[in-house]
Amino acid sequence: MNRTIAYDIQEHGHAAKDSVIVLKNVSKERRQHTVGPLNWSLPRGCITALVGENGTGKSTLLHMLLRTLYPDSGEISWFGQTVQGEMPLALRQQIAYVSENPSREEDRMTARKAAAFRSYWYPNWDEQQFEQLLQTFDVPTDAQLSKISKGQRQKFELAAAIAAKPRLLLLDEPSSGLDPFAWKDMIIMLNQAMEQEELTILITTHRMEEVKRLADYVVLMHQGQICGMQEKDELYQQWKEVWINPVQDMQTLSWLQECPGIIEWDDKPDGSVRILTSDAQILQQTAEESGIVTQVHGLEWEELLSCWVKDYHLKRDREARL
Ligand SMILES: Nc1ncnc2c1ncn2[C@@H]1O[C@H](COP(=O)(O)OP(=O)(O)OP(=O)(O)O)[C@@H](O)[C@H]1O
Repeated sequence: MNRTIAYDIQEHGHAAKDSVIVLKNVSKERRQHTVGPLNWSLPRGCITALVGENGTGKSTLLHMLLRTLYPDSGEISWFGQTVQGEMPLALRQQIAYVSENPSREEDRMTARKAAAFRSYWYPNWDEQQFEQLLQTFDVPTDAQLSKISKGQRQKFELAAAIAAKPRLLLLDEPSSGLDPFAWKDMIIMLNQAMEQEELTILITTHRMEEVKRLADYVVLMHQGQICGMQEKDELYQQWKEVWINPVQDMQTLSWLQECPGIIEWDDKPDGSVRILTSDAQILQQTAEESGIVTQVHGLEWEELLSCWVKDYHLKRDREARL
């Protein structure tokens, strides 16, 4: 299944067509640092994974999108509509949210009672789908929500969010603490939801497997900034590790060092070099033209993210020098 739609990220990564949400220079002062300025657009009809280290501002961003937190400056638009003050009900009804820790307000309700309560808020509530999801994913319907397991509770939260028929579903680390079976159910539930209707999902996660199984796009946040957005499959090909055998000739060495795309150059004691680059092909070609043996490897998820951060900083430094 390929949900990826044509998505036009403009020069500054915002104001793209087919966007559900557009952020322009959005900033929020937090305890330790500022989140933003953020310029970014969320593609419609896809699952986008928002990743990044702890405390970088992912939840802050989600809360600004829910309007439970107001930015200090900048502008956010939802489905082409900007909002002053509180979010209008008609707009809020198009957005559903599931967090890592469910709200305690519904603890004493059963799944059915809580669903009845939510259906008042969401005019397109689909009772049949809700019941079906509870049944398929084995969620007890008549026990108090505080008395079902964490996995069952999270599946209830997801089922209720999907049955609300939102256009935008915001998920803040929904799989945190789930066992592998509940996690797999979550993945199936979300992929099924994407098949049925036009839905856009933004999910924050620290789990690589989740990104792999769900995401069409990946957005990386680092120290309160958005480093960029990449199509997931392209991300896996974006940076490579290239090993080259010892180079004796200084001219060849300088040609290699000047190859575009290099973000890390690490000389090893035996004379070989480990290079991280976004253009392995040109490096390999340059080396092999001089008779130097190379080896190219793909990178693990964590390494890819750290290359992304490095690349982002290098680009920013270059821009600052211009
Ligand atoms: N209620 C709050 N009031 C003030 N600052 C906060 C509040 N909650 C979080 N922060 C700060 O805002 C910054 C971003 O936090 P946020 O929770 O958005 O990060 P995150 O990327 O979601 O982290 P994690 O991956 O750990 O969930 C951090 O410096 C954090 O200390």
